[in-house]
Amino acid sequence: MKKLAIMGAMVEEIEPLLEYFENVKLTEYANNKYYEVNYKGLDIVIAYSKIGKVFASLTASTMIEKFGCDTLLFSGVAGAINPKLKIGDMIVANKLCQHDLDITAFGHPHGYVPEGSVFVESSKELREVAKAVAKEMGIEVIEGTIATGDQFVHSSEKKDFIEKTFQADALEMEGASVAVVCNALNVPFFILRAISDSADMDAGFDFDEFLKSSAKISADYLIKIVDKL
Ligand SMILES: Nc1ncnc2c(CN3C[C@H](CCSCCOCCO)[C@@H](O)C3)c[nH]c12
Repeated sequence: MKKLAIMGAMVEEIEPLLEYFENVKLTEYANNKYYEVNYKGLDIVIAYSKIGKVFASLTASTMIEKFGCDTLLFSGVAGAINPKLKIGDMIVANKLCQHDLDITAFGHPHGYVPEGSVFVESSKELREVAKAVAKEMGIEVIEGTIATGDQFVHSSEKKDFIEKTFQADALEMEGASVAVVCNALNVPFFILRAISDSADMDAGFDFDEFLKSSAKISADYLIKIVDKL
């Protein structure tokens, strides 16, 4: 691995990560801030994309194409679908989909467009490292499907649609676009999320209350994985 990208969507998702680093170099590029550090001999670029699939695609592409990152880790929060996932629990994505991608009018399945695929798989190698770290730390991390869409989901109807259509375990707004970019550019990627809410009618209140604490849970685990890379 030449250079590691660590990405979040919101500033609150990368703030707990930046606390681990010193001598951070800031580069402003394409309406985004990129923080470069050398951590224990490893060159790392950290950035938050801003919310949603388009911003996330731009930042992931920039970290790879402009900054030369050849591995990408995402740390952030998510809404729970699987009832086993409680606030503060973590999920590692083994595959991701776009729940709001819809040309079903032409007979295609939800989440599919021609020459694309409904699901994109994350790096098995990176997931194996994460599993070993979770074992060492004595923490339980669920592996599952994450559904991504350009909406903050705060209704059981929408949540149920996503669950029934994709058998997703959690949902957010950036992971699947990072997956498509990394897959296309042949960069191994890993998506880690800690639950901040349950994507139902209370989602907005829970999100506000648990964003910071859940982002820190994800960040603290991610750094242990970085130490193992
Ligand atoms: N239920 C849910 N539905 C969809 N995504 C999520 C996520 C994951 N992240 C959090 C953030 C939510 C966007 S709105 C933030 C409020 O902004 C406040 C500033 O105005 C976006 O980057 C996706 C947690 N719970 C979710």
